[in-house]
Amino acid sequence: MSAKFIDISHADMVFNTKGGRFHALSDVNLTVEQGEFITLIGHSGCGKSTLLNLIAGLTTATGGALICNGREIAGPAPERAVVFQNHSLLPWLTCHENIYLAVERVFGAKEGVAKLQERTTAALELVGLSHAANKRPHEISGGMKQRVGIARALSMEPKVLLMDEPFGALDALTRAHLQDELLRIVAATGATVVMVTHDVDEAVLLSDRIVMMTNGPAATIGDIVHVRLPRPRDRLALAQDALYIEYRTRVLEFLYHRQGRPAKAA
Ligand SMILES: Nc1ncnc2c1ncn2[C@@H]1O[C@H](COP(=O)(O)OP(=O)(O)OP(=O)(O)O)[C@@H](O)[C@H]1O
Repeated sequence: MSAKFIDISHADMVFNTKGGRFHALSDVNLTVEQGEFITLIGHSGCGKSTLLNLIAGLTTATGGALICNGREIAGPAPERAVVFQNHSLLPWLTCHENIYLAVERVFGAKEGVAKLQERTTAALELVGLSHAANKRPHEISGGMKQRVGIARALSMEPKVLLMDEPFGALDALTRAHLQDELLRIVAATGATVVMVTHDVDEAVLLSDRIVMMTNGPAATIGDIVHVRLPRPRDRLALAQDALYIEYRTRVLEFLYHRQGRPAKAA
């Protein structure tokens, strides 16, 4: 296991806006091990998505250095696949075709159609959606769309899976189901995951470490909770687990006492 698979050092992000310069992130330092599951949590607008976008290479940091797998992050790459809150599937393509498109882009230059089809089928199977292969996005539920988005990301065999509130728009039961499914998939694939969430229980259930961000502007990492709960994790058993409750309390304490918001900004 590489101790510095992702290495973010002194990252700064300043946006130029109509109203002037906005300092979103300041001196962010974080290393992520290969196979680690990291969640980013913090109040709305603190800079979680900005940090995730820097790792994705969708935005370029205005200061500091970001390294992934020994190379500087200089733009988006299939080794860092992103899953957004709104699945972003192409509506005119079936689930199978949506995934095939990504598979073809990454592997099309060196693999034949049969192998590409095989990869696509396997990705759909991984998220339990083989039966929906020929449906279009409008014919499936929100939870299923998110699963297709995850399958599409995984089909590219990324080294890192970046997720921006992937379950944020889903009802509580679907969300719980997909969290369990994600735990299973991550255990099976050994993927390194960085995920933005607002949900404290989701963070504790899924993470090896919870990275807690201070309020912006000039947000940074305020504290990190190491979640030393054995895997596989069972949500029902954990609900009564003293350690689980302690981790949860530490995150809540950070968010509502140490980073509590003034009433007007809440
Ligand atoms: N392209 C941009 N131009 C200007 N300001 C931006 C840009 N992107 C983000 N910001 C600002 O940077 C800050 C951090 O935004 P970001 O979306 O990263 O927060 P967040 O923690 O992900 O929020 P939320 O939890 O509400 O999604 C916000 O004040 C936001 O307005």
